[in-house]
Amino acid sequence: MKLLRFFKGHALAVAICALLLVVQANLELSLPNYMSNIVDVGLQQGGIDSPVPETIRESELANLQMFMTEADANTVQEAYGQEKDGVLTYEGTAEEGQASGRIGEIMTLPECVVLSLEEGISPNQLAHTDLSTALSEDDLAKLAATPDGATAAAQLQQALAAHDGKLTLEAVRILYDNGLVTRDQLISAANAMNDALGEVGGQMLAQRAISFVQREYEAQGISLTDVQNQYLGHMALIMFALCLGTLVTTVAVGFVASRTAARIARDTRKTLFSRVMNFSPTEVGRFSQASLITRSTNDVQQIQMVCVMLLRMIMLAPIMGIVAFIQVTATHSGMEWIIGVALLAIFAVLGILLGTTMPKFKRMQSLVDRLNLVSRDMLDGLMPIRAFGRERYELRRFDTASTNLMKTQLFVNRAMAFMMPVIMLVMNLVTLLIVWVGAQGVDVGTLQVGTMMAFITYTMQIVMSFMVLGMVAVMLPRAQVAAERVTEVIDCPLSIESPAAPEAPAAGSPRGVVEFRDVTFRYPDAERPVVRNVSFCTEVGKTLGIIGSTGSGKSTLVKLIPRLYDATEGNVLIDGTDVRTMELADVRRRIGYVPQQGFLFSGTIESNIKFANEAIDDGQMRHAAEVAQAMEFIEKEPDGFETPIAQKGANVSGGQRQRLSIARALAAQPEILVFDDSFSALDYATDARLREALRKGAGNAAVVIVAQRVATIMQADEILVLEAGNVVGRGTHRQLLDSCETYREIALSQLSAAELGLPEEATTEAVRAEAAEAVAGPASAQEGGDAR
Ligand SMILES: Nc1ncnc2c1ncn2[C@@H]1O[C@H](COP(=O)(O)OP(=O)(O)OP(=O)(O)O)[C@@H](O)[C@H]1O
Repeated sequence: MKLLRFFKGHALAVAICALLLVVQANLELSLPNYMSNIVDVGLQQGGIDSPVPETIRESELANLQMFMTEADANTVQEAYGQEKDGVLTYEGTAEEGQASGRIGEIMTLPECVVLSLEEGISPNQLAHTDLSTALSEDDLAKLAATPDGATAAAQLQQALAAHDGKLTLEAVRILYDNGLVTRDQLISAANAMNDALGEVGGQMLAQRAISFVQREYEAQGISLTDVQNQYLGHMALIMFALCLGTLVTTVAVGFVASRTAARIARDTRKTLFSRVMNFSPTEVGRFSQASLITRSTNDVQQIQMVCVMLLRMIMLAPIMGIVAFIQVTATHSGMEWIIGVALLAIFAVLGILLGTTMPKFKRMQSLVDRLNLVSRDMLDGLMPIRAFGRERYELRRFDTASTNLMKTQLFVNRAMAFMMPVIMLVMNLVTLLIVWVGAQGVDVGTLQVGTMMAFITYTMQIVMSFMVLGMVAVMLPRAQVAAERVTEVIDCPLSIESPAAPEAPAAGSPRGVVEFRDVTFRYPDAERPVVRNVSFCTEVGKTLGIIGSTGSGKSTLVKLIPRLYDATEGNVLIDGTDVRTMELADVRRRIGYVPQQGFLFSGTIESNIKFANEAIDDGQMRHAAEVAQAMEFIEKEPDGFETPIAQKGANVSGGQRQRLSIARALAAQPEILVFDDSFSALDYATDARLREALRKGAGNAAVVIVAQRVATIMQADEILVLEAGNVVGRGTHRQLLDSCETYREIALSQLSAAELGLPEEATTEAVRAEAAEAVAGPASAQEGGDAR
């Protein structure tokens, strides 16, 4: 799954979240147990949770011991330490003292028997036991006949008579003390009573033992209300602490999850951005600028959102489910099958809902993309839309995209709105089923009310966790698409990269030399090359002019110098070294490239000029601005170099933008200056002054000037004339006027024969018309430049 890849490097945070979630689930799921304790122990058992009383009268312990084996009696005796005022205090461990502990198990049955005897047992209940035999007429007669037995027999008869012939503890004591029953006989009688209780015996015994403890406390003068209040208070405290613990862990998980997700988003944006920074125009074109922006904002946000949900909810759901399942099976309620039924019902509901909504969710992503695309198209093209009166058409186009999205969102939201009530219905039906089945258990005494309540809570937890999982599953496909879109950019292979072992021009080689060796270039996916077999070599400190009609490949040619594209065939060399073998940064450091459309960054004039080289001092900055003929308008600004520049240089004119772009390139003090039609927005006088200043101020840098205007390049040391990607002329202005027909036509379409130093007859109307046709309006390009 593409999403998981984003967690790489965040394993520790994920582990911390998982750990915190386990703690949170355990704390949260302990609450129903305590609630069950409050009901079962606190309310129903008066706050007494164990058959082992904290304190017991010595005489009562002796009564209990009559029904224990000697070994058990000793064990209990040891657990009850020293006697004080006839009362013993329990000193055994808490574990042993529980109902299921060693002491608890020993004491339960004797306590029940003693309690029953204290209330009086009908001898019928003891039929066929050793105790009933001991009470037979014969035995009593035998007892009365012995010298010491007369008194005992009399006491026994009195005791029986006082309780309507029922057997009481007092009577059993007399029998036991006078040897009429042995300990073994009493134990077997007790076991017989236990067996008679049958299936519900366990629960009954436990409750009777608790009643015994209550009676014992009362006999000792301990207030039962105090015992109950103490227990309830204790439980309340524990529950409060658990709630607090849950709160703390929930906040901690939220904190770690949000932090991790935010970091993941930040790292992803960083990786994305640095990848895009290395993209050549080919890769940018492949994704489109709009899509790259959406991918690094919206898509990353989607990933961040799902990461938080993964760490908080999706991971919590199975943990909750498992812990609740363990807890629920520990209740031994016999209703575990209901959970299976509940889950089946939830799966059915989720299956139907997700089956219908999931495809729509996936479609939603592409509809959002479509809406973005249409909006961007409209906003970018606002001017032509107005100019051509296409507002209605564009509005319809937007409306269609927007309505499609709305319909899908409505469908999904309606389905989701339907989901909650259905799930609630399922949950209520499940609760009803638990109460129905549980009530029967409560009725026969196999289940306590509190346990049933806890079971309901656990079942709801399990169902809820699966439900949350289902609901979150709906969000995953969208995030998955976002993750794929982001990964696509990150994994996109770069068409232009630095070589593994870069070379640098030899130390003694001349600086500022650009050489093209039989270079051919074809745009990716294009059928034909736009530059064909171009060869030239500049000389140190000399100027190369490139001229040609619109679309002849001039800009493409100079883009090969700073490796914005790589030549399809042939080699581009700088200072004698192939640019493909050089470190990319090294190549670009040597070149000051001024693109066709001057681009400025938001900031100030100063920050823009110092963009390529922050180390230059103010004098050098001023010099660059002077050469670029930018000082005249900078000086007019009240803030001078501190004048703010808006995004994309929107607050300066096209010509000013070009001049600042030129100043930026000059400030970098490169070996090679490349001007891609960078003077087009300048008036003739400024153009001339700039070229003059350049000649003096560029030092030893090689200058490559692409131009549409002959005047811009006619002073160049060498001029290349391009036509449909081929070099059709090469030489100085003078040479080309004589030898290159294409150049001659371009020149004559722009300047008079006199300006060109040609005989007057050369400027015929026919030549002018022909030339104007060949060159698609350089004058209009100038206007366009101004408007930019
Ligand atoms: N990114 C691109 N992908 C495909 N083809 C392109 C791309 N950029 C330019 N072209 C094509 O390459 C050819 C040369 O374009 P280029 O921009 O180099 O011409 P140019 O001589 O600089 O024109 P202009 O003077 O109008 O700026 C044109 O036919 C153009 O359609």
